[in-house]
Amino acid sequence: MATWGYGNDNGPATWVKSFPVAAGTRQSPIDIVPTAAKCDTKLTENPLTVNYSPEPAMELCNPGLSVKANIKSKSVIKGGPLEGEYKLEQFHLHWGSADKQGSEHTLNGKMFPAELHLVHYNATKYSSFGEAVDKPDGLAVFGIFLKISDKPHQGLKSLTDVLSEVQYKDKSINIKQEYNPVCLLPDNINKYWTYLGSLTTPPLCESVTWIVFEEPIEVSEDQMKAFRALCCGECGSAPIVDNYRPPLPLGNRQLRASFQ
Ligand SMILES: Cc1ccc(O)c(S)c1
Ligand SMILES: [Zn+2]
Repeated sequence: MATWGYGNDNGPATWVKSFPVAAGTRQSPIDIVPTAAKCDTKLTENPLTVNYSPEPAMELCNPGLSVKANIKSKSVIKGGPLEGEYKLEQFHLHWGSADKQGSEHTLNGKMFPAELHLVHYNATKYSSFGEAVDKPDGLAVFGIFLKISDKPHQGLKSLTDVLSEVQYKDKSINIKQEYNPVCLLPDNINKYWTYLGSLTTPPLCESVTWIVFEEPIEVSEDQMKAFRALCCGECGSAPIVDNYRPPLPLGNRQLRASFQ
């Protein structure tokens, strides 16, 4: 079976052939239209709570179509739209070949240069990510927009400074001691949109409660160049760029906002 990707003959428009759920009714990403969101006070009555811990030795790897950090420590979230406690499993990013594109969710049709995904699974109901990944209440993913500024993002710098060591597919390294993923979150995590969706890559399971923060994090152009220097395969292979799925229809879903 041809492997899925983001090229002309294996990109998002072709995924439905091997993954029919791509044509489902709770697919991600979506275009976020703030005026169409319903402010839901239930989201603030039980505020979203993040309890992340430092990673003694965080593994950073290049699986070929993104860059991913695997989490071992107990980092959990609860509250907001979530019932139960969700445990951080991994985080990764999607980015463009240029600053005008790269994010998966869009805001009033606008793309950001990149989007960071922190993937959590429902540890109250399921014993592993693998068990939770295809359940309707299995996953919760933080979507964080990246925007360009003249200063590098200090939290991401620990990663972007060593991306050259995972330039090629299947390379992995351990990041400095005690990396706490909380450094990746925007200052204000009380303003977000939430809706029921899916993974944005195959198998596209409709198992994700999305939490997309209104406040972007700021990264430098050099940090974006470091992501764009990652390769899909071995030395000489194409760069990993434009690894984003375009938005899908919201359909009958309700987009809720935690703020006015
Ligand atoms: C579990 C998972 C893997 C890859 C992804 O892009 C997302 S969004 C989620
Ligand atoms: Zn993702």
